[in-house]
Amino acid sequence: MSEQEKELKVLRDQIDSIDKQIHSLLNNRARCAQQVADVKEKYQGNQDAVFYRPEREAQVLRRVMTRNEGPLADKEVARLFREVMSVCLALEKPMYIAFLGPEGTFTQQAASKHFGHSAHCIPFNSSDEVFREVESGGAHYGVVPIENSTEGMVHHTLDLFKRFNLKICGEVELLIHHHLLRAEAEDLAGITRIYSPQQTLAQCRSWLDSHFPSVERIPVSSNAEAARLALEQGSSAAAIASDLAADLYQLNIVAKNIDDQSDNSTRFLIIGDQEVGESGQDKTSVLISVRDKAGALYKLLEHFQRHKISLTRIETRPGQQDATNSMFYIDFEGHSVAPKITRLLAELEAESTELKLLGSYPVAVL
Ligand SMILES: O=C(O)C(=O)C[C@]1(C(=O)O)C=C[C@@H](O)C=C1
Repeated sequence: MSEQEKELKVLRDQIDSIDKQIHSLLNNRARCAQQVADVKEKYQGNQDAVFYRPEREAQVLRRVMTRNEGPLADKEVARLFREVMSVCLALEKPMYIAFLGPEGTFTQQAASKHFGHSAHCIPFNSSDEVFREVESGGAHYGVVPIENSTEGMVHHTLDLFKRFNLKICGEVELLIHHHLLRAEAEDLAGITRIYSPQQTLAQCRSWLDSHFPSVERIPVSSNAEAARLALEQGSSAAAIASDLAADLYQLNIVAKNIDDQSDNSTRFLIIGDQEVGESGQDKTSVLISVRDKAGALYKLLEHFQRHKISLTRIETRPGQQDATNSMFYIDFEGHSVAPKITRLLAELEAESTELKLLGSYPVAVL
């Protein structure tokens, strides 16, 4: 045995021994999770037991990141624990998650990032269908996009909260990296058509203007659909889509990270019919309708200022009942069970013609 082989053997023996301990600890943890499931069923009943607890998961992940001493990066260890909890939850109860499809969309990536890879993620053609599937109990939770850092709010998703009585149970932030994908070729030559959703084309406008000023840009319903078309049409077509789409449709990445802004991110919401407990770092979302009169929004915001509650997002929507009403979607820091927020909500309700509490949920950890 060479000197190198000897040194490697010592280290690999250590790794084998550590793996054995990790393995045994993982199964111990899984057994605990099974017992947690038994306790939930004992006290809540077989049908009503709530297995997925976003507030607890957020606390576990935050603790992992706080105590981490490296050399693994905080986000990397949290990602591993995310997967550990995903397999433990699957052992308690297999989770079915509806997402805005088709396969290969950023929403699928967000669903896996949030629930880990042991959840069964099922694509649906529209956000309406995702909401319907969750409301009917066909899926436990749903994942839909709500806002993009360059393009703003996804108004259609906001409007669905008016129609459906579902709660927001969580949020996911995803850094969006767009690539140019094509079948058969590995360079940029010979492309005559580029497929992508309108939003993505807008997010990559400068790059497209400088590299493909006169190539036709064709808007389609999703990044995954763009990838499917690029595969179907061969080397004259290209798609702008994600790594996941490149993998799924077996396309070549011919230009990487073509977004005009390198910190382009999208926020997604987890929807369900569950009220989520406090995690210690939470957000609350509401829809508020008020009569249109001078200073109406100012009066609403005054309550936030008095209670020193920070807004994280405010968006105006057309009124629901008639043209004399305005509707606002507001996200703010804090949980609805905290006394300060309970008081704020009562005051807002008195001030409005309608207040819909969409839910309180943990601030995204990963
Ligand atoms: O603490 C619980 O309620 C559990 O079910 C355990 C556990 C975990 O693996 O830590 C699994 C699933 C829940 O979503 C939260 C945490």
